[in-house]
Order: sequence, then structure tokens, then C-alpha cells
Amino acid sequence: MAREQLNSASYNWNAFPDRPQLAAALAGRVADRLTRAVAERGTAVLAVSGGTTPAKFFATLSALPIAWDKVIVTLVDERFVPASSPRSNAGLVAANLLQNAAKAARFVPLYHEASGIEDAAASDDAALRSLPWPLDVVVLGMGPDGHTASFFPDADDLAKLLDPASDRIILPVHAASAGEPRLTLTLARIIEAGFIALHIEGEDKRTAFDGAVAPGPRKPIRAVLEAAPRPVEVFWAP
Ligand SMILES: O=C1O[C@H](COP(=O)(O)O)[C@@H](O)[C@H](O)[C@H]1O
Repeated sequence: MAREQLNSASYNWNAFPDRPQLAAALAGRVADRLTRAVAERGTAVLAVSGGTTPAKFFATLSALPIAWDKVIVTLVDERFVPASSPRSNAGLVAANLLQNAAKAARFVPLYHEASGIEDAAASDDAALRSLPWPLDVVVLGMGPDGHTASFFPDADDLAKLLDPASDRIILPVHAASAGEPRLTLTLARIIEAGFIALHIEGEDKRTAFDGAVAPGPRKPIRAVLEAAPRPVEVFWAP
């Protein structure tokens, strides 16, 4: 079914001339939000994405003077692989974000050995319930297919992942296009966050984003933009 163009009030487009300037600006915005959260409730929770895009942003953020010992870092989503795998989002975070000043942060991973992805999701869901909710900051990425978090267009039970009324924190994901099973925050927990950024780089991602907000089939990223109660801050550089 054809859909209306997404109202641009659902997001703010922040474009930068190059990737280092984007990394500095995004790190500055995230640092401000974490510092404010620490001042207001004594702790701050940051959920970050993995993949190929965030390394420079992570390195920049890791050096900023934040009360990192009061910050909890977790993942928006994870591939069901150990941290030693080059495909591990936890491995990317350990190597690039949990460095410098940010070494003092507490990291809550999603992957741990379990008999299967369903068991892992259930125990992550239980473990993450002890964090202070809602999340203060969520930094999303997006694939060229319009997936964000592990909301792949061909995921089994995509409607469950995208249910804004879900009471789940973490759900398992099976999707042929994903490469391996995944663990993901649900859309319901992402959209509650005080600050949501979408970090995308390159012309292909800009084209994919433009396509997702144009009339046409509903891509997962569009579900987040539509459901979020405040504009998502999109950070883009060529
Ligand atoms: O698989 C994933 O992909 C997205 C996008 O990754 P990128 O390599 O295109 O930047 C990422 O946001 C997500 O966390 C990751 O698991």
C-alpha cells in the first residue's frame, strides 16, 4: 500500500562536511545528555549500535570528560557471536568506546553463552530490567536495506519487535538477511529514550534514508521515526 511522505517533524537532519566533524558533533551531543542525566539521577544509560559506522564516533566520545564511572553502556543490538568474533558489536565497543576516560564505564553486554538465542534473550531481558529506565541516550545505525537495531525487513515476528506497546526489553531475531541470529532492544524501549540519534554515513545511506521516509513500503527505520514521541536527530556525512 502506498504511504504518505513521512512528516519531517519526525526527525531533524544534521549534515556535516566530513566524518570527523560528524563524530565530534555527535559525541558532544551525547556527552551533554549523559552529563545532564548524571546530574539529574546520579547515573546515565547509553545504548549504542555496532556495525561498521560508529568507530570514529566511539573513539571521540571515549576521550570526553564525562563522569564515566556513573555511566552504563549497553548495546542496541548484538549478533549471536562471542566478543572475540570480528562481527561482535561488543568487541567493537570494547576496542573503540571503552577506552581512555570511558574505561571507567560499566558495560552490560547482550551476548553470553546460552543454549540458544531464545534463552539468551530471556536472560538478557531479565538482567536489563535492573538498569535505570528509560534509557538516556540511544544511538542507532541503519543498513542500506532500512534496518535499524536488528529490525530486519525480513525478520520473523517483525511486528513483535516493532510493537510500541511491548513490555519486552530484549527479543531474539531470526532473519535470513542478518547473517546470524540477533538480540535486539525492542522498538518500545528505544523510543522511550530521552535522546535518540541516527548515525549514518555515505551517499548510499542518504539515499536509503530518503527512500525510507518517502511514500512506499514501510522500512523498519521509518517505524522508529513514526513511533518516537520526539524528533530523532539524524547525523549524516558523505
Ligand atoms: O548489523 C548491524 O547493522 C547496523 C548498520 O551497520 P553499518 O555497518 O551499516 O553501519 C548497525 O546499526 C547494527 O548495530 C548492526 O548490528
